[in-house]
Amino acid sequence: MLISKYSAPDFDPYGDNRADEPNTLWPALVAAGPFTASVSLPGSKSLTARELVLSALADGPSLLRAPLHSRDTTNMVEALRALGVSIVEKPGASEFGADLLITPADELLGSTTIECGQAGTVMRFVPPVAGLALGPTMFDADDSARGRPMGTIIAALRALGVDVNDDGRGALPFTVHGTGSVAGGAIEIDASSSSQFVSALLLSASRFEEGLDLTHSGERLPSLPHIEMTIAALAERGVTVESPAIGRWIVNPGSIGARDVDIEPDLSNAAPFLAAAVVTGGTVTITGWPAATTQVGADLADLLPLFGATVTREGDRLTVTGPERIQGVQLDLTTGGELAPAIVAIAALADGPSEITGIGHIRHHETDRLAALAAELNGLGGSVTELEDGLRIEPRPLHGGVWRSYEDHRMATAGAIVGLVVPGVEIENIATTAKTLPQFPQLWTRMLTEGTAA
Ligand SMILES: O=C(O)C1=C[C@@H](OP(=O)(O)O)[C@@H](O)[C@H](O)C1
Ligand SMILES: C=C(OP(=O)(O)O)C(=O)O
Repeated sequence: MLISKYSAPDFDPYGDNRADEPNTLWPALVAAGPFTASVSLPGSKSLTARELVLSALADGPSLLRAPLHSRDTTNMVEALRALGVSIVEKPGASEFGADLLITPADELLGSTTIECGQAGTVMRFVPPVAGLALGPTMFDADDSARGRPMGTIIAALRALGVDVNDDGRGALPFTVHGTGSVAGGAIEIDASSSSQFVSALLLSASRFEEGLDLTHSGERLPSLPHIEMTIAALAERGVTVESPAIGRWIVNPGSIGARDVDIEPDLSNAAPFLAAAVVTGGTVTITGWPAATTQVGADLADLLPLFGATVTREGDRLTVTGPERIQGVQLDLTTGGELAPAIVAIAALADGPSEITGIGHIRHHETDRLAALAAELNGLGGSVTELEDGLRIEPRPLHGGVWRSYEDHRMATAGAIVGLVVPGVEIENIATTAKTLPQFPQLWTRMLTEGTAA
């Protein structure tokens, strides 16, 4: 497969993507030794984003129970409200915030601006919705997110009959000129830089006049479980996605059912907490682990044993106990690129070398994560080499120092994992974890301070 398009650009890790407050340093907590802790996490970012969009396009009101409340989901809520959707907080049972009652608009209205912040889900999922709205909708994002690939969704909307104004860079900002309806039909896209392009089009597809016959023509397709999550969420609302061939999806025109949904805890955000058990030899339990799920974070139960960890399940509690010595791994993470920062942090603390491949596309996440992980680990004395589509990690004794987070929540949490066993790590801008887990510093501190010594 051709992956040369992912070859490393000249990357200045401290350049454009610098945090707003680069001098705000959070001393990473060091584990005194193995510990035992139990952690409850807020709702899934990916499930909350999909259910918000589907509820906004549905044929009646929907209630989301225990949704995620974070910067990404706030951007999504505000985006949909800007198009005329009513989203009201209702008291619920979650310790992490209110439930959300979503009532679709009689008619979606544009003539507005949508701030995507850093959220890939907002910048990719909402433009097709704006195509269904009457009036222009301008999309913009944080400076650090303005370089994320958007050309595929812009071209797709045009092919579906929607007028989009951009400056030709295939990036934000741009304006979608909605006319109140989208023709739809058969189109071809290249989703090799993000699965979110496929999910975005599928989510709105049944509301297009002719539905959608979508073919992915690129040579690779990352994060397939996220596309399967989209298809499953649609199925729960009565929308069938047929897939007559790999890389082709067909959705007939029709309505999207209203539905009350329980949002599962975010299993990708479980990664740093479970990694804490792996690197300290301790034991961490995540509560509320679903029996069946479409979240790729569930793969942690298969991935962490590769490092030598033990994983057990009792009811809805998943428990990981770290090994005495961490083994290196050879891993293709194409399907779970979102988990890479935590996996790489563990690999840097292993006894032997690791190679993690299939993740060229994570150069287009919140930052170029391959370059950023290599730069930060090497800055602490590590030996990490960038490959075209991954990283080679030769474990070395690491020392303390500043860990830059590049306004990337998962870079910040990767630094926290390393800091558990490397004294003197200081993490820049820990507040960037608010993108998907605003409670990260508190939950991390509680895990370490309330965890009983094992
Ligand atoms: O659809 C989604 O909710 C997501 C899809 C994936 O995107 P990519 O395919 O760009 O990796 C994932 O990494 C991201 O965190 C969330
Ligand atoms: C890649 C990620 O986010 P986004 O949804 O903004 O693409 C992520 O959360 O790791």
